[in-house]
Amino acid sequence: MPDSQTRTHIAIAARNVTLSLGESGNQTQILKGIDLEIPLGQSVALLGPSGSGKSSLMAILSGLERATSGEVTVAGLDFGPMDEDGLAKARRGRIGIVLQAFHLLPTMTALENVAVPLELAGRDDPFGTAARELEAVGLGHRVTHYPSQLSGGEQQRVAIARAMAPGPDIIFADEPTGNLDGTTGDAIIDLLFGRQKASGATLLIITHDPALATHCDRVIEMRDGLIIADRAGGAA
Ligand SMILES: Nc1ncnc2c1ncn2[C@@H]1O[C@H](COP(=O)(O)OP(=O)(O)OP(=O)(O)O)[C@@H](O)[C@H]1O
Repeated sequence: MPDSQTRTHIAIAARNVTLSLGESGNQTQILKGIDLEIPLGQSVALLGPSGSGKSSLMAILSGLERATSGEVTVAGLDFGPMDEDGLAKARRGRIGIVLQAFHLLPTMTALENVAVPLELAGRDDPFGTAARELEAVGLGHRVTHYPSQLSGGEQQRVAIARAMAPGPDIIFADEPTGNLDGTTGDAIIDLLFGRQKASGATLLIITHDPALATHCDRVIEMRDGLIIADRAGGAA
């Protein structure tokens, strides 16, 4: 396949990405040269011990943090020349993020938590879209509830609905079941993969759970700021 054609099939590309943090003279190199290509629609589990750099890499690939050096292209956009505003605009609608702590706004109902970002992005019918997304995650009967009135699993369903509602090309999930019990966590994983398959989005999911690899097309393992293994997962 010609290079230009191949490239259109790549959702995430990182070339020799490094990240150093701390004061100058006392810097820690967190990422030591990451090379990675993830095709559109692929589901990838990112494994590795605590402190190996998983969250830092995800922060860079999702445009929340800038790399110290290297090239990052996500959803066809070169993050290199972008400032923070540019990155925020690049994320909008293209990238969905689901974190361990659900980060719902406590003063807004489930419906508003999903609809308001759509409204701010100027989407048509934000409340109708939000209602359909909440229905899709099994929360059609909880739309007027506030986060404090929802269980942890329900809050994470709202967070998934919020991430999916704009129809993102890429979903990043950082230990999305970390705060949930096993059964609830399994249901959330099934839901996340179900929504990902239905939308055809690319999914990068950080986990400590090797069993999750059975759901993924690909498993990438990090250690000490580097990728040390890259293999097919159970769903490949
Ligand atoms: N602002 C910072 N300044 C200096 N070091 C930092 C900073 N943020 C993170 N680190 C260090 O970077 C390393 C990688 O952290 P990161 O959170 O990416 O790892 P992780 O693999 O996601 O870990 P965990 O599984 O525990 O979440 C850790 O050693 C951490 O202490």
